[in-house]
Amino acid sequence: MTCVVQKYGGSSLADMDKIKRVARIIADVKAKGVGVAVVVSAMGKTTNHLVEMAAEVSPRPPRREMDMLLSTGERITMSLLCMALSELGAQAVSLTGSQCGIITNHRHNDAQVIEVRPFRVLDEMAAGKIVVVGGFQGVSYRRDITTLGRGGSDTTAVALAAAINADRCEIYSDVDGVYTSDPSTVADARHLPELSYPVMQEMSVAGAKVLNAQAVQFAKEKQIAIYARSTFDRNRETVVRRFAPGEVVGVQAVVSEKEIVRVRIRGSRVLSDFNRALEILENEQVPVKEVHVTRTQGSTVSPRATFVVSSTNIYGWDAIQTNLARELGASIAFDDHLGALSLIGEGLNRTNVTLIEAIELLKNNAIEVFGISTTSFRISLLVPRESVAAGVRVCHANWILENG
Ligand SMILES: Nc1ncnc2c1ncn2[C@@H]1O[C@H](COP(=O)(O)OP(=O)(O)O)[C@@H](O)[C@H]1O
Ligand SMILES: N[C@@H](CC(=O)OP(=O)(O)O)C(=O)O
Repeated sequence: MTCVVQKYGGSSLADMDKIKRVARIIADVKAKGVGVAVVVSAMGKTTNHLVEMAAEVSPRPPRREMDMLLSTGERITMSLLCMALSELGAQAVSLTGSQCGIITNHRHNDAQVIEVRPFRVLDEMAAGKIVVVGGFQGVSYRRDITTLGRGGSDTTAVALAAAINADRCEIYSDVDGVYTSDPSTVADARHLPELSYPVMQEMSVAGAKVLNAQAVQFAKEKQIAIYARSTFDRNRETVVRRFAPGEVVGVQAVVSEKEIVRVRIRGSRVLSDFNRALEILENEQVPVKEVHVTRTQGSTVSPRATFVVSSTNIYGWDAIQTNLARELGASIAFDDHLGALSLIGEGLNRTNVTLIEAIELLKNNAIEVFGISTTSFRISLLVPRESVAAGVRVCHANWILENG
């Protein structure tokens, strides 16, 4: 029997009417004799509302309790969807992440899936039921409820598809696939029918929330093709899958992240201060990126360390920043007015041409650059937060629209 995992995001399940429409779609698939496991996210903006509720109670909520709170959003959707399926005469059962055997590490709010033990899911499917799984959540080996980071239901879907050996993993949202830039800010963004794992992964890491970065990483490891589609408009899709390493294709997408904080550490004790900052952040389970430590032999230039934090989804970030400032005193400084825009493409940095052009282009458009970092698939530029959207548009117009 063919078996699919379908994931429906919060935008597809935002109200009761949409839940009923999704139930009809799933029941039709099942009626064709296909085994279906469905992963759901919390309805609409529910997770955001839960985060706001927590912030009203505590500026620095305990991470374990955040997970307990946030995991409830998906429980609401999964039970309502099963009720709607049952109204249609379909047999369905809802299961939490822990009931599905989604085992994670103990990193609350940003847990990694370590293993999936899908026995219950397989039993229910073998009994002919549609299994509806609460996405974005698991259980740690210490038996605490964990969540997989914002957008983490995509990861649940891919991990489950691998564990039950599904024929397809389909991710449904309000867009009909992946575009060259976020279509909600770049009106003329172009649809991409297919993408390689590394390009998609760089896009997700750099802020394209249409697919979650951990989900793409998982899909790459397990060689699962992801079909990104729109729930209510089925004309197009994007397939993310393995491709033979290709030739240089230049800029394929322009993505952005609105809230970046750059942390700078200076002074004679730079390495120990840097270590101390990392310890504090690790204690709070805050990941850091783009680490640079510079010491020049025999020079009078003072050594420095810098790194960046994507602060958007770190609950209680302001309190953490205040604590860092208190612990490290004058040797630490924060640039907290920045965002990042990133050019993504295979072989992008095999020459320096794109980087040179990017610096020129932003300068000509009066957008100041405060930092640059590269990988073989990406050029990221730190720019003022208020210039991110304009920067994305000029880069998209220059590389994607001009080059056809
Ligand atoms: N490059 C991109 N291509 C398509 N969508 C993108 C891209 N970057 C960001 N997005 C945004 O991702 C959204 C879909 O993801 P998400 O909000 O997680 O949906 P859902 O809540 O349904 O899971 C789109 O509405 C779109 O604004
Ligand atoms: N509800 C969670 C998990 C998730 O995956 O959501 P969505 O699929 O709607 O992006 C979140 O808002 O982050």
